[in-house]
Amino acid sequence: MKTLLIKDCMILTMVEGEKPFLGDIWIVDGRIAKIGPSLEEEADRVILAKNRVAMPGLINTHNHASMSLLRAFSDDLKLMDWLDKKMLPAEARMTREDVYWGTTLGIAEMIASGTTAFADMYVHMDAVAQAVLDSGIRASLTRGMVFLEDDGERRMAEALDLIDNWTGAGDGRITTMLGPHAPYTCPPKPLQGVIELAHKRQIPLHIHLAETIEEGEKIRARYNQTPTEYLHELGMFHDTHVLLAHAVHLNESDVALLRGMRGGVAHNPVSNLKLGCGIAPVRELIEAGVTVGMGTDGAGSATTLDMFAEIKAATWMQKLKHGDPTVLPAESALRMATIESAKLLAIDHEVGTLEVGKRADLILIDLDKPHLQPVHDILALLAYSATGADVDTTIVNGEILMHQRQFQTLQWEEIKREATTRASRLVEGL
Ligand SMILES: N[C@@H](CCSC[C@H]1O[C@@H](n2cnc3c(=O)[nH]cnc32)[C@H](O)[C@@H]1O)C(=O)O
Ligand SMILES: [Zn+2]
Repeated sequence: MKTLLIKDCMILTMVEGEKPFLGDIWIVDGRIAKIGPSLEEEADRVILAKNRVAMPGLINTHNHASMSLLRAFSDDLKLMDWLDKKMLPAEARMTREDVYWGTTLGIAEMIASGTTAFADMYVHMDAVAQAVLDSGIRASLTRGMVFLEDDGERRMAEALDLIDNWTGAGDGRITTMLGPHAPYTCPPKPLQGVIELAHKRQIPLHIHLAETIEEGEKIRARYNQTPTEYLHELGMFHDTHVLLAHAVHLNESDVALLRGMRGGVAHNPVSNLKLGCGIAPVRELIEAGVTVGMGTDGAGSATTLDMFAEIKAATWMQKLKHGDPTVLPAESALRMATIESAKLLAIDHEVGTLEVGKRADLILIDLDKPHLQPVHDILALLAYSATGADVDTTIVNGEILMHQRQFQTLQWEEIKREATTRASRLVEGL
């Protein structure tokens, strides 16, 4: 039996209706065994957490972690130019080892900013899975599939290899999805094949949707439909859990088509702002009963994987869009980044709130800082003032991945060295 006791922290469980309270958390074999005031249980290790808030780890529902190697290499471009002229040529040079180190760099940033689980869509996914395994973080992994050339079968085979070989690995830390990349890169025939397979084997789907106006125009010209109608007509929303990344350009009837869907939308506000994409109809989606979680997208576009930046951007954008500061209050934004995101990854029975029986995926945030005092309202402080740099400790499955801002499972100097040399090779001459 392995035990960990966290003492004297302000606990924010994110369970609906529960207020923050002072107390302790006892973790046994990776799960929360007790939460409450003055616990006296024996433990192999005790963390004294005075002036710290304990909350569920943040869950990043849309990422391409390996693209951290391409951070700040190409910015201030339109999405399609950025993708076609910069990212795809650099990605064409990426080896399996590059993906391992790029993902590890991304994971290091996530652990350091309080993210305990992420969804990733990329290539060389066995290298991504290995990086997840080695670092101790939790992830939902997807082999992104573009079906514009005639080697779709190889892509499908790789996607299924990932699912067959890695689902459940790392004591259940790794889950998997099928990932057709986007409506504009997946024609009807192969996309329908993926959807049918997902139905048959009950595998969740992860896809980009309606990120830009240009995407809408392309799909209109090809199929005389909106991107959402295109997916809907192919049967994507019938009975499969679907993770939709972005969903910025949805009209009223698109939102209605998503009503009752399984899964939901990964909102990526910083990426959407930076690429000038637009403001997703978050309020309308939530009103239609669609689950909305949060993600960053890859650091190649977003530049940062700090989920606290997403929390702020999400609430600011909705307030601005509706001209109403009461829209998406602090607590709702924090829920989107925790339990709602857990629902999108279909892991909400295990993580997303601090509750007895759940896996111990949690973070400690240091409040002993000028920008986090005085403590009138912890939810408002966390949503509107905290940043990833305020995270002191990150725990996944009961294992400490960062403590007092020191990595416990990762070797930072090695990551930095590998990332720097590999990144400069990838972009040379581009
Ligand atoms: N190129 C792969 C598909 C990889 S999936 C992940 C892809 O998503 C791309 N990507 C990253 N961010 C975005 C975004 O915001 N919108 C659309 N695609 C993106 C990324 O560059 C990467 O190529 C194939 O041959 O099948
Ligand atoms: Zn993306």
